[in-house]
Amino acid sequence: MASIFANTLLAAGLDHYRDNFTAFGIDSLQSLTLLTMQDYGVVGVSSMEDRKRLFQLIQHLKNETDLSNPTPLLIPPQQPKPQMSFLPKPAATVSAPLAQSKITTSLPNVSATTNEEPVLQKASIQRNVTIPRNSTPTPAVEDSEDEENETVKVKYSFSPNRNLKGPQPLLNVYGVPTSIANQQQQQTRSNTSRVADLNDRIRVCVRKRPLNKKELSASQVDVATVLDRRTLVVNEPKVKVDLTKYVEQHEFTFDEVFDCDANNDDVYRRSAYPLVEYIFSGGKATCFAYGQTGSGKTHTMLDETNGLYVKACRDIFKLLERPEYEHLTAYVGFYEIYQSQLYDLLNGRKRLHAREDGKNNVVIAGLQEYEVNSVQKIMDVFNHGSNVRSTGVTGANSDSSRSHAIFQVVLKHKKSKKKVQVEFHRFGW
Ligand SMILES: Nc1ncnc2c1ncn2[C@@H]1O[C@H](COP(=O)(O)OP(=O)(O)OP(=O)(O)O)[C@@H](O)[C@H]1O
Repeated sequence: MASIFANTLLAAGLDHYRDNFTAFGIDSLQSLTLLTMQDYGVVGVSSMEDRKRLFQLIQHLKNETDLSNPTPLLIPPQQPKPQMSFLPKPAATVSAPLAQSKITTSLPNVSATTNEEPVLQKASIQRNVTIPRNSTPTPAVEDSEDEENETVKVKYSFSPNRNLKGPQPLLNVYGVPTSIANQQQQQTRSNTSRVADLNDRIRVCVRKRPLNKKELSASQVDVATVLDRRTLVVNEPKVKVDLTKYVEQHEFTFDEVFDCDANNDDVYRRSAYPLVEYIFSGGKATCFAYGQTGSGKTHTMLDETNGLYVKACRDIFKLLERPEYEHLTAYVGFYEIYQSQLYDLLNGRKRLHAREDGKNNVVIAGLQEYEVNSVQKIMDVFNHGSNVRSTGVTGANSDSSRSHAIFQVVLKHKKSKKKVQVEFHRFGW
């Protein structure tokens, strides 16, 4: 007789991963609930739909009181495997104000119960950014002043706007009415120590960079503290009218917060990687990094061996090697926006123009796209473009990139030339 573990996976449409789970010692519902989203790729769950199912299943199991006798789950209708459909999908872009710098991405929200088109979701990541005090988010909660330790707390939330998701299905994949599922999801979200959903349409993340030598030698103080994987506190020294000193604590909630010890790989896995998978299902995605000068945008996005662009390209070529994607070819374009003008970095800095086509899509007229068939080729093209970018010196960065750079990877159908694309923006001021 099949075990409860096997039956549960079967009901959730994840039975084909049972051997993978078992190979990693995950052979019970209890052990399944210990999986984090970072582990999904490790155990071989890579398609967005399956990752979403697994996430929902684990959330469902976490709400169960008795895992030896879980509530029976409705079997979700079998979804056709996402193909490279090239149907036009809404573009996903991300943005947010940074205390040091940010990144953004987009993912599909696949409804398992209807024939609706999968709805694109957006996500964003931030790097080491200092959040401007007059920035968009308004304080969600203002705590009363604590007279004892002279600390005032103000909370801000950067949670994505769920309304962006478009029409909601009446039932979710487990047959739970959406209103109840949403309540459960909100309860989950209220606990900021839990991981955020990689499937959100827009994700805003922050990466904190360590103090650099110049800041250390000037005895500057680190005012940003990472509380947990979703919460960052900025301590702002202030003085009252009676000259009493106090600290105002601004607490920000993001989809992901990366502390100084996070490396580019950690950031990539939790931000850009889901986008790579998404474009192979026909979607269009944008990963957007921004922050003030010296905050670490170039370090995160453009590092020649370890940047998010390079990591994404490596994964794109790995996927292109699969037989199911042999009908696709990758092309790259690389341009910058400098002083409101567009320049093609792969074509002698030729001036480009942004135009709108008949379907209101922005098209970069004249942009040269180069076919690339290996990671090495893409690196060569990338290095060539990087060398001709506009740079300068700012007070905070002696090698400052003074422009908004866009590295674009387009997958085209070899015959029809229809395309999907992923864009990486590095944008600072
Ligand atoms: N997370 C980090 N860990 C270690 N060093 C970092 C980190 N982030 C940035 N740095 C270092 O800080 C310096 C400035 O970073 P970077 O050039 O990436 O900033 P930027 O945001 O691109 O600035 P600009 O807008 O002026 O081009 C670099 O020397 C970089 O190596």
